[in-house]
Amino acid sequence: MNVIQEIPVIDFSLFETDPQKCSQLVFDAARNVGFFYLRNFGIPVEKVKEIFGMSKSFFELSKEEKTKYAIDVKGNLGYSAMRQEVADPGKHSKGDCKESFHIAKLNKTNAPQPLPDMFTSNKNDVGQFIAACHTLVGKILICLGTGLEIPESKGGKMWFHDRHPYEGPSNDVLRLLHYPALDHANDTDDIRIGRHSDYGSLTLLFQNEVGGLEVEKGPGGEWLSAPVMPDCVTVNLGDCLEYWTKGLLRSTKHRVVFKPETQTKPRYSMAYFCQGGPALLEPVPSRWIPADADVKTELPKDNKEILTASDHLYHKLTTTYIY
Ligand SMILES: O=C(O)CCC(=O)C(=O)O
Ligand SMILES: [Fe+2]
Repeated sequence: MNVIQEIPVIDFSLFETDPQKCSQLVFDAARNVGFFYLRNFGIPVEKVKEIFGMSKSFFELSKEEKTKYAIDVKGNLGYSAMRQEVADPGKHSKGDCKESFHIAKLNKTNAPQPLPDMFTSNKNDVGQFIAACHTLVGKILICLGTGLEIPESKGGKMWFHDRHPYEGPSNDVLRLLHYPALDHANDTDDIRIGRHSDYGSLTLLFQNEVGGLEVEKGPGGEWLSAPVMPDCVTVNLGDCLEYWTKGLLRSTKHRVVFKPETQTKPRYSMAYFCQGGPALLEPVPSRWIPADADVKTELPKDNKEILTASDHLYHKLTTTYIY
């Protein structure tokens, strides 16, 4: 596994103008880094700002009010309080210095969870934003299917895309994140979110002004900063893509740390998690992945209970949340 030196920036307007080149760039980034930035990704910046505005109003509510929407493990929807999630239990057992709110896809007439005012009065905008995130993720999945040269008879470039239908039991969530300021962060105990890989297929991460995200460079455990890039969305691969490709594509570990220049500022970010739901975690039919490849992942290979993307998600959720 090569050591990561930099996070590529890809102009995603190439998806329309030169899809082959676009797929090559996305595929290379997915194999070599597991993280990349996209420019011109098709979601207007004002739309992203609007959702950040709603997020800020939600986190300004009293703790009591927010707790009315408390997350439950089965649904993976709702509010999770400061230190309730422990992304890296081995190193930061006190939990992450963050709070979050998970929203499932919704539309004008239907929301599958109780939601406070700032979201119900803007159902259309939130629903459209989630749908736009899903469309973008679908295009990235087509790039990966193209890069892997999956035979047409086995599903071709649509192999991943078709395992992530928008309509259907996907477990996708939009996660709003708030990392409050902390005046005296202690390096060893306090972390905004501990070292982890994401559990699903792809994550779109919208970062807003305050940085701190870091990406693990390789087995040596060194960290590379993934700064806020204006007008870009950060994309990273989750465990399921690593599993489907027997470790060819990277589900890179990352974390968000306190830095002297950012710890006194609150950080807001949003992650759209695209998850495979009932899709089986079987190897993808591609000449890039030899049948006898070693599975270089931390997924429990011998755990016969983890057969689908959704099984893996719930296994991780039950080990990283305090309910
Ligand atoms: O806030 C961030 O930049 C990272 C969030 C993250 O890694 C996650 O929610 O899985
Ligand atoms: Fe993450």
